[in-house]
Amino acid sequence: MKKHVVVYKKLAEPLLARLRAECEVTYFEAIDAGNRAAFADAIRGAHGLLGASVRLDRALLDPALDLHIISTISVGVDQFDVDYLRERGILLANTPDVLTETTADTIFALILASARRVVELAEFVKAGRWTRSVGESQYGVNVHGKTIGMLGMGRIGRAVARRAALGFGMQVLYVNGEAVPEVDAALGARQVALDHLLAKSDFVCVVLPLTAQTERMIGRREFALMRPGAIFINGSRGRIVDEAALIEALQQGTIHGAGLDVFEREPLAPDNPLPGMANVVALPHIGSATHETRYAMAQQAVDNLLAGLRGERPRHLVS
Ligand SMILES: NC(=O)C1=CN([C@@H]2O[C@H](COP(=O)(O)OP(=O)(O)OC[C@H]3O[C@@H](n4cnc5c(N)ncnc54)[C@H](O)[C@@H]3O)[C@@H](O)[C@H]2O)C=CC1
Ligand SMILES: O=C(O)C(=O)CO
Repeated sequence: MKKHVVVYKKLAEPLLARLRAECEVTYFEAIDAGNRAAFADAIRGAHGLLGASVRLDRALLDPALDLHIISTISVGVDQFDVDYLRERGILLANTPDVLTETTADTIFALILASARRVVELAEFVKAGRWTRSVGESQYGVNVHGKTIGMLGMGRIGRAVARRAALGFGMQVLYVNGEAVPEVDAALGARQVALDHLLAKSDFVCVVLPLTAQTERMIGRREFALMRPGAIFINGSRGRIVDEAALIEALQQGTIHGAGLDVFEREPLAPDNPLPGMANVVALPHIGSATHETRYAMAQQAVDNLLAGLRGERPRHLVS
């Protein structure tokens, strides 16, 4: 008998066809208030789940007695209670590596756009306001030759650090679970204490996973330790930062600016002041969002799911 799979994200036709060849598929392109009850109902009879961005809590998963594997189309797994899945014997697979370089590109775009005011000045030109040479009030700050402090020196952290050191001649400091000697040797990077990194960096860049340890790791105290000229970049998860403290630091000039791909609440609450601030470049969580990379992630997630359902070990197993 074919295994039952629930897909809860829009999937390219060839990938859906691969799933349908081996499984009975219930397909939701996205989950919203209108289909949430049908989604919950489908999960009850599922052997496998495949999708992204939806928090799958106990209330949804408790009734899924036959569930064997969840394959998320993301590297981040903070939307899952990993201990609960482990207790239940439900496998969790993710999509590392394939999105690393694309996400590092996005983070570097935020670094350059924030420092050189690319979005603000492009809007200025589009609005037809470029009527004479720009003045000092429109100057940016250099990126090349500056110091970047990486919070997280994992896959994406290393890809950002490589761009910074080799492409832009930047000095790299980092805080990580452990020192990474090969990065130190290749890029002249140094692991330092958090407070030292905050005090010495021109760019502070977050690429940590969201965990109980990293949640709200950057708050008022940490912003106060940063340089007044510092630019804060967040490319991983909004909840690693106390967003109210970030807003305050930007409004009071404690730091110079911010480039943000992620927020405490996504999509943004309409009254969130961050996107409207002149010293903020805000993106709608597009770190990995290129055609090539999103397809590769979905393909990897399908591979993981089918391996798990066949009784094999998925290549990218979280737990
Ligand atoms: N904006 C976006 O669209 C994307 C965001 N992400 C986010 O980026 C995160 C990182 O991804 P990868 O680099 O692939 O993960 P990774 O697991 O390779 O790297 C994470 C690094 O953080 C370090 N770390 C973990 N907890 C720490 C702590 N408490 N203190 C210091 N260091 C700590 C680990 O030692 C590790 O080196 C993902 O978990 C995800 O949340 C990932 C892809 C796209
Ligand atoms: O993979 C992730 O964790 C993302 O945030 C989106 O690619």
